[in-house]
Amino acid sequence: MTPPHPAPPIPSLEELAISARVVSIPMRVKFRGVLERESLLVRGPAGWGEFCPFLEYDDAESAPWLASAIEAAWFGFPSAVRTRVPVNATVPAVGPDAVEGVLSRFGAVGAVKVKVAEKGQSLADDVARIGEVRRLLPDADIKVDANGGWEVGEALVALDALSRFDLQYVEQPVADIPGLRAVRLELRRRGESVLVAADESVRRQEDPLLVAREDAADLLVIKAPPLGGVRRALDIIDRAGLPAVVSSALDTSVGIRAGVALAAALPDLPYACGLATVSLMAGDVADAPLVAQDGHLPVRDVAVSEEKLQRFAAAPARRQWWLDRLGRAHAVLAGVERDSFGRENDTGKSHSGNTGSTGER
Ligand SMILES: O=C(O)CCC(=O)C1=CC=C[C@@H](O)[C@@H]1C(=O)O
Ligand SMILES: [Mg+2]
Repeated sequence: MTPPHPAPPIPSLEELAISARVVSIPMRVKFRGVLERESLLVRGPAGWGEFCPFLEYDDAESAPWLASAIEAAWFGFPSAVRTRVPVNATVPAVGPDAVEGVLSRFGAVGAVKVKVAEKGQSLADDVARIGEVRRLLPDADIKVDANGGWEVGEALVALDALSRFDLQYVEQPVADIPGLRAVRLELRRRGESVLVAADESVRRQEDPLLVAREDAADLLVIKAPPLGGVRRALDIIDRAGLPAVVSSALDTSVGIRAGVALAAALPDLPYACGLATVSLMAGDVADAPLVAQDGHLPVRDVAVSEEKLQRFAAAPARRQWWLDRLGRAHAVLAGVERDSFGRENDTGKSHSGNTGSTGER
């Protein structure tokens, strides 16, 4: 196990705000209730970074997303050990008749992640959706993501019904860590091969390592932004000692670049990553978006297009909302700096803080 990376300094709010661009990009299909994805992009000496916590997240939970954007734009990424990253297609909770259209956006892929347990839908809806994926892609690895939508008993019933589709893993079948552990142990007892992955139990948890310590998951789904960036995510994966699947935060190609950097830096990458989600969006900020080619994303930088930034520019009121949020998240990061190191709050001074220890999210 390696020690945590030293926390780099953070730029001042003025340095961040001067380059800030806010975009609003329509989704091709509703995903996690989102129809328009809003995001704030900043430009620093190392390139662009993306700050896009979901709208309902509070300032404490948003702060690591800013640390991640600062890492990308001011410090860049660790070295890559591979030149491309295998990715899955992602199928939202659509009806079976819409599955083929969604899959066609991703090109040829060897793995598919399917959303299940959507509010207002039934297990029969999940069976129909996954059945259609299996019919179209008989040899693909299929994984499902319940976003904590089941109780333990419901998860076991559902996974029994879905076992005919030979699932690779189930992501966050239930909401809490004791529940994850219970589902995992019962699946093992039954001799089921489907693995249990933790997502929200890592990224929305005070202690992202608790799920691993509790033996509650076989693998971790890791998103760089909520964990404070690529370096901090690498530390968490290292300390957890579990295989990791890197997944998107439904970001533009700028944020996806950070996910690709994380996946590219991992010594082991046994599963396809959930990083192909730009294909779920009806636009992007890059002329050459990071979308799947033959089931992979290339490990490369992203050139942001001024024309696209203008085309997808958010309305003035939304831009102001994001700038206000940027200021509040920056204040949280500066506060973390003071708490961790006992120094003065340096908010507003240049390159004076750090982006570490954002565990409260
Ligand atoms: O993992 C994937 O295939 C795509 C990314 C994805 O599913 C998600 C991105 C952002 C927010 C989440 O609701 C969702 C997830 O739960 O993993
Ligand atoms: Mg998930």
